[in-house]
Parts: sequence; C-alpha cells; structure tokens
Amino acid sequence: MTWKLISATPSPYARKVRIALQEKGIPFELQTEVPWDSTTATPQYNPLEKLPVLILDDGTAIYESHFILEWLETKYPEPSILPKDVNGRLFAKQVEVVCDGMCDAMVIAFFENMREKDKQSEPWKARQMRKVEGGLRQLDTWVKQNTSSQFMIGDKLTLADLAAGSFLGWFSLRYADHKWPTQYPALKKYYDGLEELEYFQNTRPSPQSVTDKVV
Ligand SMILES: N[C@@H](CCC(=O)N[C@@H](CS(=O)(=O)O)C(=O)NCC(=O)O)C(=O)O
Repeated sequence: MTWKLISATPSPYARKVRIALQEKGIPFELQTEVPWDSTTATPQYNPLEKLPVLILDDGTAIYESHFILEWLETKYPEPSILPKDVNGRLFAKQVEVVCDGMCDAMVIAFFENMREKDKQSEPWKARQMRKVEGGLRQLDTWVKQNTSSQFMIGDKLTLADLAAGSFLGWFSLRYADHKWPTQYPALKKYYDGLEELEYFQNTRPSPQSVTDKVV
C-alpha cells in the first residue's frame, strides 16, 4: 500500500508537502478533496478538520503541514529540505511561519468576503491584508539578502522556498490583480525561478468550487 495525502487543488499548505514528498522520493497517492464540503474525509483523520493529512500504510494520520514536514524530515532526513547549519534551519522555519501566517490571514479574509455584505467587517479584512503586505515586504527583504543562488537560503532548495513559493503561487491565483510582482521585482524573479522547477510545475494550484455554505 502507498501513503495517501489528502489535499485540495488550491492548497498552499498541501503544496509544501507534495513538493517535499517528491524531493524525498517518497511515493504517495493524492486524495483531492474540498475540505469545506460535508463530503470530505478530512475530519475522519484530523480533529481540526483541516487538510493536508498524510495517511500512512497502517492508517496513522499526520496533520498540520509544518508538522508533516517536521515528521518527514525526522523520519526521512535525506535528502534534507533544511539547511545543514542550525541558524539556517531556524531561519527556514521562520520563513515558513511568515508564509503560513500570510496564508492563514488570506483564508480568514476570503471567508469574511463570503458573508453578506452588511455582515462583513472592513477593519477585520484590512487587518488580514496588512499581515500579507508586511509578509510580502519581509519576503522581498530576505530574497535580496541571498545573492548566492536562486533560492532563499544558500544554494539549494529548502523549506523556505517550499513555503514562499506555495504562498506566492496561491496568492497569485486568489488575488491575481495584486501589485506585488511590480512592487517587489526581486521577489517576482525569485518566484518565477521556483515555478520553473519540476515539483513546482507539477503541483501548480488551481481553483476549487465549494458547494456547502461555510460561513
Ligand atoms: N495550519 C494548517 C492550515 C491548513 C488549512 O487551513 N487547510 C484548509 C484548506 S486550504 O486552505 O489549504 O485549501 C482547510 O482544510 N480548511 C478547513 C477548515 O479550516 O475547517 C496547515 O498548515 O496544515
């Protein structure tokens, strides 16, 4: 039996795991779902009802993308998706914190926009957008600090690139008219470089249609 990964077509969190599994040469079957619909199997495996969920041969479920990646790195350390040095490893995890935090803010804003207009909180949406603007500025700063390669840290693909590339890919899909590509040309060049890589090409996000009422 092969491992299964419960995923969703737009999911930036799941994309990190899909790329890491391929980088590590671990075969898996993609189980694409809409976690917002009552038909999803996600709650059977994750009490938090969120995907991605990695399901092992014996039915064990590993969930929360950052934990799935930590689990993979611990159990299958080579090839590693983390820098060798301690500070580089911690920095890669900090980049993931910022990118996952921007994804979280965008998910909150996305569903706030699904409420009836008079029930939407503009200050709450503005607060979420501020987090993304701050995160984009930070990513651009970090990208410009590394002149040794196309990657965020050192000269090889790491967790930082999985997190940043997955966020930027999803953000470009959901907020196509945002000006970040012209506002941050170095970040755009970095992103375009990641999108050329095989495992980014075969995990490109696409929209999903949610049938159930969520909010
Ligand atoms: N912190 C979680 C967030 C995962 C998450 O929010 N997943 C969404 C789907 S997607 O946004 O990734 O497409 C979900 O399952 N949401 C269902 C829910 O929140 O009940 C992780 O990193 O795995």
